[in-house]
Amino acid sequence: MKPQALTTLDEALAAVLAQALPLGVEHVDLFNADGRVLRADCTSALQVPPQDNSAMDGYAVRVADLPAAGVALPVSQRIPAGHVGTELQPGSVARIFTGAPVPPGADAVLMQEDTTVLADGRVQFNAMPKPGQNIRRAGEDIALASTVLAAGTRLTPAAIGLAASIGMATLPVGRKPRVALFSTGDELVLPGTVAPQDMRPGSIYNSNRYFLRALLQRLGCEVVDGGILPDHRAQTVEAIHRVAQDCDLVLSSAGVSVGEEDHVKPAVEQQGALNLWMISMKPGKPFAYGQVFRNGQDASQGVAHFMGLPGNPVSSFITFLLLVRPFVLRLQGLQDVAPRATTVTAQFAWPKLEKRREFLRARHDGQGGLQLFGNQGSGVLTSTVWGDGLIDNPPLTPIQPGDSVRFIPFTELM
Ligand SMILES: Nc1nc2c(c(=O)[nH]1)N[C@H]1C(S)=C(S)[C@@H](COP(=O)(O)OP(=O)(O)OC[C@H]3O[C@@H](n4cnc5c(N)ncnc54)[C@H](O)[C@@H]3O)O[C@H]1N2
Ligand code: MOO
Repeated sequence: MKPQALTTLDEALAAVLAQALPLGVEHVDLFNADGRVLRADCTSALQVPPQDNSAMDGYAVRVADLPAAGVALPVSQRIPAGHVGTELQPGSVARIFTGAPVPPGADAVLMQEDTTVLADGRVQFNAMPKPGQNIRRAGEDIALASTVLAAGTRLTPAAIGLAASIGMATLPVGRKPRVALFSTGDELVLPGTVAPQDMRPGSIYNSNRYFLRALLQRLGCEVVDGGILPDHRAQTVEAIHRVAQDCDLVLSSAGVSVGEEDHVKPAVEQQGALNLWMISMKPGKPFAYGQVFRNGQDASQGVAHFMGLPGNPVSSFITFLLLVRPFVLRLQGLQDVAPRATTVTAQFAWPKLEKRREFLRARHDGQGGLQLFGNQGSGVLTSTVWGDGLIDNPPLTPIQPGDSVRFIPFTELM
């Protein structure tokens, strides 16, 4: 068999992103917005805070009325949060609570711990306030008409709080991609159907289906679980044709390498096109991208995207994080899909010269360095739980203790 020329990961990523045209927009309430991609700028119709308000429980004062510590003044009004006071009479102070609007005329708030309430009801000030002290200024958080969240960003809990703070009840977000998820392989057994002690020789539990589904759901996708693809060409064609009608992406794991048992790639080619196969990365070489024609003939009636992940669990996991994740986020409208990497010091040796760009499972050692998981085999799923991210090691680059390496934390990839 002729060796296949490998595509670089950067080329592959650019190629799949070029196909990821953003899906439509829907409106969700804030309770359902976490992790979704905002599709229009979120602009404030008010300033936050709306008025100057007190940062402390204490007394609103005119600084000029307190030339020295020890002065005592009468209390002319009381302003709880949610109420508005009146112009502060010179020579008096206002009892005020955290968050309450500062009355006109007052130019500082003194916290109550720095005061003594005298028997006659006046308040003695044991410290001298500075102008502006303990006043939170109107608009200091958000100016009127400013954009607080930009279109094309992914909503976090903090972003949802910010949207609520300017009175938004719903937000426009990218529609959830509908993803059909398949596994292939006669050896696969679903957990719960056969007890570990009863597993036939040669059979293994299907792990890919579970982490792929969890990852897709985390990334805002609606998963249509297609189960295990039949080991039969015509049935595979039929199963893919069926889900392609109303799914945006058909995602399968295994059966994309060079083996003869493999029906997935030919089944896609029979009713679509395979645009990409074999990436210069380790693990994950046999990743495939293509399109399934909805009418089985051509793109005139629309297409579903196809991504085929390698069967080895770690290969499947890593190709998902580096290729599927950015793709499904871009479908939702996310602009910046690149994970943020850091530079960390390796505390291990990796002398191997590997031709492919390698993604090694590693974790922080708590002292600014990185440790490597001992077994980097693409079937060793333990490495993905032990590790807290991936070292992105360029081709033909040995690593010595003390070398700086590029590290992508898993938190950037989910
Ligand atoms: N002659 C060659 N053989 C292989 C090559 C190659 O270039 N030439 N590439 C290797 C690489 S790299 C990978 S990765 C694998 C990928 O193979 P497939 O995607 O065709 O997957 P399978 O062969 O069906 O399975 C590989 C491995 O993964 C296990 N597996 C599959 N599905 C699951 C699942 N859902 N849950 C858990 N484990 C799963 C399967 O039992 C196999 O052990 O090919 C190499 N071979
Ligand atoms: O790419 Mo395979 O994923 O090296 O094991």
